[in-house]
Amino acid sequence: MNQSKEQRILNFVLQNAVRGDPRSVMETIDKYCSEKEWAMNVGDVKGVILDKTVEEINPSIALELGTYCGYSAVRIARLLKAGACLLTVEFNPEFAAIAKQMIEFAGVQDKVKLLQGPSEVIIPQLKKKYEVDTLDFVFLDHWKDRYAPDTILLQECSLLRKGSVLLADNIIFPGAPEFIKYIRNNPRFQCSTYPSHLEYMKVQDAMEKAVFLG
Ligand SMILES: Oc1cc(-c2ccc(F)cc2)cc2cncnc12
Ligand SMILES: [Mg+2]
Repeated sequence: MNQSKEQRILNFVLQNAVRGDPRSVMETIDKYCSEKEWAMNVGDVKGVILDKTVEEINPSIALELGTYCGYSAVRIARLLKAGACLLTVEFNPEFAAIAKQMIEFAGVQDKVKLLQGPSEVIIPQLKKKYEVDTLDFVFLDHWKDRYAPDTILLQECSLLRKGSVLLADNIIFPGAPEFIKYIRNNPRFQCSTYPSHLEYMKVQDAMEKAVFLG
């Protein structure tokens, strides 16, 4: 049975990156995906916007929707302070298995909790099953048609507090029109847009930051 692209990305990291070094893992994934096979990691250009947002918030508890191979989980976790935690949700079991190995190789496993399942099932479990009070930061990078419903679900589950920050990838390409319509017209969110480029491509993309006002 021939390997998946995600397995090839992981193998390239295992063979070329430095174990326990998150930056080395990120750079190795970016090298593979820009030179050999494109893949939907947030990447090194939009990754800087993600870094700056995480550093500004310095979250104690962060949620990522859409783990994929674990690139952004490693990227976020490397910036977390002692005792802080990233919960990352992945629907696809094959991707989750790759991401688990990627996170462990990078040495950030103590800061990351990988939850495999649909976001609409996991989000309502966060309070009771995963002992979450409220979330300081949420990175939306999963199916674009889930951005709006999951943002509504986070509010229904009282997981956002005054000042919680959402950051959404791909609002230009592939695009998340329903989410943009919802969030920019919602008085409970203060929105700002960060124009950028699609990972590894000269294609326009952007990230949307939305601060919950309570
Ligand atoms: O960053 C992303 C990019 C793309 C994507 C797909 C096809 C294409 F042609 C261009 C871009 C899809 C994504 C799905 N989930 C999360 N992030 C994604
Ligand atoms: Mg994305």
